[in-house]
Amino acid sequence: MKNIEISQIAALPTKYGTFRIQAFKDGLGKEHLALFTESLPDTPIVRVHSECLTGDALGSVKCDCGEQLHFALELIAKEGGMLIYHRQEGRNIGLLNKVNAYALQDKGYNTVEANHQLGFSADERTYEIVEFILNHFDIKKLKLLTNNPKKIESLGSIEIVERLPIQIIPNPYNKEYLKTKKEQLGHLL
Ligand SMILES: Nc1nc2c(ncn2[C@@H]2O[C@H](COP(=O)(O)OP(=O)(O)OP(=O)(O)O)[C@@H](O)[C@H]2O)c(=O)[nH]1
Ligand SMILES: [Zn+2]
Repeated sequence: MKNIEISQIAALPTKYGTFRIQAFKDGLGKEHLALFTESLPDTPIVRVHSECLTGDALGSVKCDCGEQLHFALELIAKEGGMLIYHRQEGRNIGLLNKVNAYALQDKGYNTVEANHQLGFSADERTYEIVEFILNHFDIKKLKLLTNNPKKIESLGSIEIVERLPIQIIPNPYNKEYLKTKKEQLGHLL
């Protein structure tokens, strides 16, 4: 990847513990983050968390993102590892399109159908920047915290020694969403 701007490393005290933080600005101007523990095990736990402003910051329970983020940060703070905050909101259709997809979901379309209605594929994410960040830290093997087999495939240049599940308890608002992820997107739920 070309033209990646990389910040200094700073301390980020959080309610989970103190992480180190470093930012990576890609060629499109998107700013991604790596949050990592002071000591990184040989085979660290890594979570690639896709941005979800509604779930991560606004307490939305329409998806599982917020709870997954908290689970991941807690585990990584305890065991050592890295969370990559991947700024590809709405599976990379962006926030405005995600809200339009939510409006279609209000009319009965599921998460995949709503993306298709808007002219997108079910998942528009790409992972070059994630590989770049892992290479930057010289992480060649890791334990990936995910339920999504596609994410494992997408990190082709990195050895995924183990997949660690990241499952949350469904609520009435995200039950259908999780069902669609399992049945149509192949998530291991
Ligand atoms: N387009 C679209 N994106 C959504 C919707 N709900 C959540 N997202 C986005 O989906 C992304 C998270 O992807 P998920 O499919 O929930 O999970 P994943 O990251 O593929 O898999 P895990 O690693 O197991 O969490 C975030 O970027 C969310 O903003 C939706 O209904 N439509
Ligand atoms: Zn979400």
